[in-house]
Amino acid sequence: MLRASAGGDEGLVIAGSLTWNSGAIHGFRETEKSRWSEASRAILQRVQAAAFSPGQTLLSPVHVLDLEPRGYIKPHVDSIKFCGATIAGLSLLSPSVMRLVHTQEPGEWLELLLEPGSLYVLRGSARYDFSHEILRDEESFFGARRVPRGRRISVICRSLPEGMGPEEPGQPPPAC
Ligand SMILES: O=C(O)CCC(=O)C(=O)O
Ligand SMILES: [Fe+2]
Repeated sequence: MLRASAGGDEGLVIAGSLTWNSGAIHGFRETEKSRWSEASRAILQRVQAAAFSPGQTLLSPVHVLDLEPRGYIKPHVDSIKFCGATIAGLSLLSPSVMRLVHTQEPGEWLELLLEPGSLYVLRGSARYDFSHEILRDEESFFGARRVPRGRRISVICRSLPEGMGPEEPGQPPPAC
């Protein structure tokens, strides 16, 4: 993992990965962000209220993923070792298509059109029984509608794996 200083305690990753499953992600850079402006904090609080139950503790800092126009995310299920029951992603800039495919029944699938400013929440079966992926530009269709891909930034909040306290030593990387 290479880090370039972006000021303060935040690292801007220019190559390599922060996350266990970054092998699934192509054409990206990412960072973990713990300091936000007041306006951004208000938005993150709305995300938390909408996507998480009051009993859930969130992984901190928040994972920010910057996908270039040709970047994409291959199908994967976030590790249960490092990531709890809920994943919530705010999509910014370019629209994109997220496909969910049942890991045991590949004929069971659905696609989500992620408009800029939209929030998706993966929990329950969607979290554990379906892989998720972001389609590459050539395959980026929502039904018959072409969804051209530009640069996409996602802000991803995750709950802690069950049984893991926020201050527990040896905790996992903040993003999974
Ligand atoms: O960019 C997104 O919305 C999803 C990213 C993702 O699947 C991951 O980092 O595990
Ligand atoms: Fe993921």
